Amino acid sequence: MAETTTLPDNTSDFGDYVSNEDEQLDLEELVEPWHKYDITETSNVFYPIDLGELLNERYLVEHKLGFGGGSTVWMAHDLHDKRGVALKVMCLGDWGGKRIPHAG
Ligand SMILES: Nc1ncnc2c1ncn2[C@@H]1O[C@H](COP(=O)(O)OP(=O)(O)OP(=O)(O)O)[C@@H](O)[C@H]1O
Repeated sequence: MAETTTLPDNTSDFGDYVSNEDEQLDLEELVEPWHKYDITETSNVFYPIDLGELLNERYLVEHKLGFGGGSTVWMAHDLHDKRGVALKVMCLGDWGGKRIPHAG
């Protein structure tokens, strides 16, 4: 017969990375809201970037640095200049317009 595990009440809804409601709220502030990736939810949708993706045949995306109201920011390796760069990828939509990675 299969064993069932009962989680303590305060951990049942929060997955593996947080153990209580305070940590859940901290995590929600750090992680961008999923609706920002859903074009049916917002006209200023985040462009979905894959780790390892090559942008503009030049910038190899390594990891995410952060996000703001109108962009996501990624650590990338510039294959042309052979250096690390931060890429800001603007939202699609009214402010972003086109997806133009900005190396800085
Ligand atoms: N050059 C950088 N190096 C490392 N991290 C960066 C860099 N630029 C931005 N970030 C990270 O990305 C996050 C978002 O950047 P930024 O605030 O510039 O975006 P934004 O879309 O203009 O924000 P908002 O519209 O909310 O002002 C920053 O909080 C920071 O964590």
